[in-house]
Amino acid sequence: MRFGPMEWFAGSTLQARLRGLGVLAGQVAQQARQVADDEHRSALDREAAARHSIESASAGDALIRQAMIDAARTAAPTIDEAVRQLAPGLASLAPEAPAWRSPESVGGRTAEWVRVGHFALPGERALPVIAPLLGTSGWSVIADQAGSAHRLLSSVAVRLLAAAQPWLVRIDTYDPQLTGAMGVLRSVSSEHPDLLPRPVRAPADLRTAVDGLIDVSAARAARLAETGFATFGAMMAAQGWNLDPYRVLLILDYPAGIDEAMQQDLLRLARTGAGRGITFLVGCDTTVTPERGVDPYELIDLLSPVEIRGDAISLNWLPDVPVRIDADLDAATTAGIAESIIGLATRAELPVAPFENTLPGPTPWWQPVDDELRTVVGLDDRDQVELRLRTGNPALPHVLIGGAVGQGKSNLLLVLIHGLAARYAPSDLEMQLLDFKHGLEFSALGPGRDREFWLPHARVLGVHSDRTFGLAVLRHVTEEMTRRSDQFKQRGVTDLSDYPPEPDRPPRILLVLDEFQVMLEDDDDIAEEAARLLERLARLGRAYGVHLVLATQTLDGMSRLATRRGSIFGQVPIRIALKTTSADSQAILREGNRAAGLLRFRGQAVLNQNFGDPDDNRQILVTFADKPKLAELRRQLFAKAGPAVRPPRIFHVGEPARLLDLAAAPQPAAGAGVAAWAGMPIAVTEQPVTIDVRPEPGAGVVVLGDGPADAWGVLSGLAVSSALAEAGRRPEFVIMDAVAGDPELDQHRQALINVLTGLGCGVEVVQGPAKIIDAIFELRTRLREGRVNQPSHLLAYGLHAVPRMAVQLPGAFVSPKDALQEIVREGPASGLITFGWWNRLPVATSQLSYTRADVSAAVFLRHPQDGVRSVCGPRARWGSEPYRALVWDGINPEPIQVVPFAPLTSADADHLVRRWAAS
Ligand SMILES: Nc1ncnc2c1ncn2[C@@H]1O[C@H](COP(=O)(O)OP(=O)(O)OP(=O)(O)O)[C@@H](O)[C@H]1O
Repeated sequence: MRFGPMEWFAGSTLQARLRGLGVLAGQVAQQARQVADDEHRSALDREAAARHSIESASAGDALIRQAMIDAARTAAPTIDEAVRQLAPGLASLAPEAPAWRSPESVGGRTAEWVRVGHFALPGERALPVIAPLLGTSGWSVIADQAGSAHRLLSSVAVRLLAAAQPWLVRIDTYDPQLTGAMGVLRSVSSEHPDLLPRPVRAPADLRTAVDGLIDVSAARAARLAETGFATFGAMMAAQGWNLDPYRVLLILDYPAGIDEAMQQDLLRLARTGAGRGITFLVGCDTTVTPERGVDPYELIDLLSPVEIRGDAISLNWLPDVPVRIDADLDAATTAGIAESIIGLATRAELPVAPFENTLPGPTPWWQPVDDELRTVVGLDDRDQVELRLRTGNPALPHVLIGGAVGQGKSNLLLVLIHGLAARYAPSDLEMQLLDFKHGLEFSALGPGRDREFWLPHARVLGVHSDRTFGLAVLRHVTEEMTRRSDQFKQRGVTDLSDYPPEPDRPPRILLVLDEFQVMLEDDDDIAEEAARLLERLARLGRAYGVHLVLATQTLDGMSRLATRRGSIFGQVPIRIALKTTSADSQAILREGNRAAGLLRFRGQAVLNQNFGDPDDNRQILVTFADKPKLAELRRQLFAKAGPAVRPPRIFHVGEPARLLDLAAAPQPAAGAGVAAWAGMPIAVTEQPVTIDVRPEPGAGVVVLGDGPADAWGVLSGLAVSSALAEAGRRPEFVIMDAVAGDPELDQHRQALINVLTGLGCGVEVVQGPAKIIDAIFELRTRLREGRVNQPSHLLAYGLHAVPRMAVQLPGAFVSPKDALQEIVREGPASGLITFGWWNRLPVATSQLSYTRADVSAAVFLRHPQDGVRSVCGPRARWGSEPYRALVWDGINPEPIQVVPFAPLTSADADHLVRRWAAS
């Protein structure tokens, strides 16, 4: 045992002090030289002056004292400068300095050197004494009074945290004797336990902390070997941004509570800590009897000794310099500093790594695809990090991305999508992009009102998709896989990467499902089929060039997924986890891999390309994609793709379909008749759902349910498609509008009239109940007399608003509804087809005596389910969602859900007429 009297305190002579001052100036200047080369020369000059003063002093105390004062004065600027370089700001300022009360002083720069105390001669300004700490194995502090070591250690901890940029120093404390020495920073521990964990008291808790540090040490050793940096500090300095803090282990009252096994681990850490950014601060208690097998000096000898006696401190790197202990920081000041540390840590963000800096220049855009798709997604501590989507050897086909709300998932998806789009041509890579929750991010990728360009690779854009559409996309891609399987057989290849780069080689498909778990959430048929298809795509997609990107905010508590985890995620080797909970870190990476739970910043991620094996974790900073710059990139890619590039099929759960988006002309039905557009299917196709309208009994369509504007939308689809299909025969339309007078609805009607007349149709408009009744009789007369044009259409809008439809005319045994029924029933044989809207089935039934023989097709808007069932059958389900309609044509066994067309506006009408008149 070497604890005992500290003989090196036995009084210093003035000469020794003078010598020490020279050493101090020399050593500090030496360190400063490494930091600031331009200070080198002047530091040397001042040092030489100091030495000269010392050497020229002749014997005699007074002279020596004077020499020493001169030396201190001369050396002071050197020391000040060196201190500014090595331990700037709060790392070295005296406790009385006003900067301690200014929040701006906190977080200036992470300092490897820290103030230990000060040095002063009588009547002279005190000089700070600093010593290297971070980047060394650390200090052992031995004091003659119990409290001194604690006070010094706690002030060093405050200085470290206060000077450091947020999150770049973390201090773990072991306080086995419950001294509460770190109590001054308790509020920091409460708010940010990852920055300053609460001091632990039990050996088991120290064990957890030490195990964590051993992992950190091993990971850093591997990283240093990989990057070639000599030390953690050099690596930090070179990378310009940082994800990993210096780690400090503060042990109070050592060796209390340290057993032999712990001691061995501490020794291992201390031996290697200096280069790996792991530092010890050990306060020794010489009254503690070490446990068996523990020799405290084994650890102490690995650290720099700091000895305190009374108010004097001695450091063995500054022998003979009489360092004095500083006054304590007052409690109010420390509390203010703690608040500032908390505020800074809470607001901390990483620097931004711009996405555009990782793009290839435009010349090599669209490289040929060989056996993989590659793009940069971020930076690690040294390099750009590429994501590689490979079909084989090693197979890295699919990606799972997770991260809590607001941690940068959408940004990462945009980086991935645009990075690939800049590198591969649309003929080699097409994208199907679905977002089940937010929508907005992907909507920018399609064409817009003021945006005549889109991402040329996007074939499908599910903007705020719903589960039914998601399922349709999964089916579509699965069918494409089957088609490719036949094609591959004919070509004698088994894998897309073996397919020769010829024009018939199919493109790779990137299928991005953001918030994919939404599809699997409910316990219903959609979830069941979606899970089955996802499993199949994950398993077989690779060979056919299908790459799944599954993104999610949380998988926690997804019971359906629990049973499918292995079969889906077992095929997804690439995992990227942004900051999230420990539970989700494990759900995304792998059971036991909590690394993403320890991430601190938005944009920071764990990239793992080996099914989440913790040994393959790689911390990255995801590049940040600025939205306007992405739009500009899309504009350029669109221009490069040329005029042939088709717009993507866009699906939006919160929007109706638009007649404007329909590029395709209607296909005439087999034989005579028209395939009238009833709405857009919830499927990956640009062809609308049609109702076969032939000039025979039962032709005609009733639109039923609430929504006067929606009704104009559906009637417009039916009318416009009929007009287009019959354009050569100049069809005529009679529009009876019983609810005219609402400006908005009138605008929709007028827009429809504009389109119909623009297409060369005759249009007659009747408004108001009284005129409508007259017009009904008039039309019946024309029908009976064979005077209706062939083809003709009655658009009956809102006849539920016409009173007295059942009242017989005076002197005649006929009511308006009888006449209407005759038109609807007998009209088709003479080429007069009725498309009409009633707000409820019972009114329509009472006016039309609606039977299947009279009108075979119905389109339901918002309508009670019992009415729907009475038409479509008892098993029909109808939830009356916005922007959904249910089409029943009596031919398909099941009614079909569609997205109805929006009613027309005058701007739409001009566009449509221009487009169709030209074709
Ligand atoms: N890699 C990054 N670098 C810098 N800032 C980023 C990065 N990623 C995201 N951000 C910032 O974080 C904010 C949230 O990002 P983003 O919208 O991508 O998160 P998210 O996880 O998709 O959020 P949520 O899904 O909850 O809407 C963005 O406004 C962006 O400014």
